[in-house]
Amino acid sequence: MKQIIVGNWKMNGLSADADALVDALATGLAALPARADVVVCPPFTQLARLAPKLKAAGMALGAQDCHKDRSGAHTGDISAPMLVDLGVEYVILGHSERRAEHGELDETVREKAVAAMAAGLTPIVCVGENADQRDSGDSQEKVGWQIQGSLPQGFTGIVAYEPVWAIGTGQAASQQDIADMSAFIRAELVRQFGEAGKTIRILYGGSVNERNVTDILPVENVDGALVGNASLKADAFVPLVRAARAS
Ligand SMILES: O=C(CO)COP(=O)(O)O
Repeated sequence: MKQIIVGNWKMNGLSADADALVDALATGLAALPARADVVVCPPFTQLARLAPKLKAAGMALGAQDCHKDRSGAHTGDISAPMLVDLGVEYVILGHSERRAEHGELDETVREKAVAAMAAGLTPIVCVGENADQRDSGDSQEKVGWQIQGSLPQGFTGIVAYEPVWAIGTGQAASQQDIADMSAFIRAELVRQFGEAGKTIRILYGGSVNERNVTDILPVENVDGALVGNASLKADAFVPLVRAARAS
């Protein structure tokens, strides 16, 4: 399966930086003859201005969250149809930073995934254990519960395995840990969704960089990467796309 590299800019990017970064990405990617799928997820405030630039360069646009309802009295929130209206195709849901900072539960994430799919977006649902759960040997149990709780029936999106302790620490999970967890996630997806579970892409995220990407992307059941810090500079991000499977 063709791999997909997703850049999660998180709460970074004013207009001038965002334009410069996308221009540099477009130049860097144009030099690659065939390449993996690329999705850029800037903050909400940059979606509209970046949509045409990304499209022209063959990259897809993603958002970092959406509300479960289509519209209504939800001050400060953004709905899935509003994202589609701007040309957004993907939405990250249940990132550990949202689970921690906004109290999002598996059920919240599941409702958002339903809304995203209904609007025609591809949800990228994040799961992953924290350091305590890892230390007590509960990583698979935790991720298993998150998958059961966060993915709705008929899920057609992407699952991103992001161990919380690996995010922004420079300490990616080991190749073996990624292989074990990705195989576990694949088995869970097949258990939950049957044959369709084999076609759901599984991403790894957590301190992916130019040096470790060549260990991570060839791992069985890893269909791409969800990238934070290294998505904020073209010379860090383009090599990740170069390392990914193009067919
Ligand atoms: O949280 C992440 C992507 O969603 C990973 O962030 P880093 O790549 O900065 O560790």
